Amino acid sequence: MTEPLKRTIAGYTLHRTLGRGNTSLVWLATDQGGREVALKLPHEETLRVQEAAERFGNEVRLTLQFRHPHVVQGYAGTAFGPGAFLAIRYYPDGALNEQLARLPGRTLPPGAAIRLLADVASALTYLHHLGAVHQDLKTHNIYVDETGRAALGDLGNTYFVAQGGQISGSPYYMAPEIYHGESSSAASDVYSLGILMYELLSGERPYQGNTYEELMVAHMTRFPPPLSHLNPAVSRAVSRLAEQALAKRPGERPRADAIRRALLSDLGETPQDEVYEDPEATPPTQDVARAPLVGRHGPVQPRSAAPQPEAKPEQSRGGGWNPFKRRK
Ligand SMILES: Nc1ncnc2c1ncn2[C@@H]1O[C@H](COP(=O)(O)OP(=O)(O)OP(=O)(O)O)[C@@H](O)[C@H]1O
Repeated sequence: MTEPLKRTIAGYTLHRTLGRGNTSLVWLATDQGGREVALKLPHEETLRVQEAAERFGNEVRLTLQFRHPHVVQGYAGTAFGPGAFLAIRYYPDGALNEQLARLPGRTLPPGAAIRLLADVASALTYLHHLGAVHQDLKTHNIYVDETGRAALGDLGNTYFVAQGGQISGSPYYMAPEIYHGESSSAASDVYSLGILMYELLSGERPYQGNTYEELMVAHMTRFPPPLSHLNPAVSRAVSRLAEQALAKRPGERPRADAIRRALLSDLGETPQDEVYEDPEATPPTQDVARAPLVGRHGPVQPRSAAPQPEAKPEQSRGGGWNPFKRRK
């Protein structure tokens, strides 16, 4: 395969592509200090289509704003325009879905899985503390370092609840209320975390379907067997929490922090309260701090009564059913 044409971003040397997503092409690059980074460059089409450009700009702004050990660290970026880019921490093993695909049976040892889940629950606890929702929790958006610690990335669909935002999600992970057309919330992120708990601890996502409708029916009407039945190594406490995270009603789900604490206890640790650095205290690099408030960070937009159903348009376009693909 021939390498795509290298764009020039001042201050970076581009080496090879790491991967291609719907929004951007990701390069392994080195910055002026010789540090390896993953450099996300939006596709030309992303820059041409307003909604896609805003989503990339959103990812740049929030990645540089948020500071948490389990949120992928942003180093520098430009949110909008032909020079748009985002430099983030480089993970040599790629995204978790790619790592899992290389493992026999796609499963991690239970202790390693619990550790990753505790890290992701910690990242969600932080986002929810800030009043934000991630909306697209899935293995594709989790990165694991060489010490086995996880960070949540891809904040393109993340928004502050008080400011409103477009509802999004990936069908395998989407909560029943999102299928109903309701708003996403901290509780819908917790539901996605429940799916991830099943996926990492049993080796299978709990709900399957060959079409959007089949998957929707599964999420709305079915209940998976207890996780501890699927994998006897899983404690009853963790198994119970995973079931509660998949409660059909958002109000019946535990908070991400309760899941974080239970997972850490399961690892034999004493969970501490999370202490946060003020995300506004450290100004982000380059121009993003002063970028105009546009898109989903503009003035509060009243939500439409019926948010657009996610992912369904992908299917109706006839472009092949992809239960991982969120709405573009
Ligand atoms: N920080 C990173 N370190 C290593 N590889 C990365 C990193 N970020 C992205 N990649 C690689 O690039 C691929 C595409 O990244 P990503 O999915 O974030 O693209 P995107 O276009 O921004 O997202 P989306 O498809 O959700 O719009 C990933 O699947 C992964 O292989």
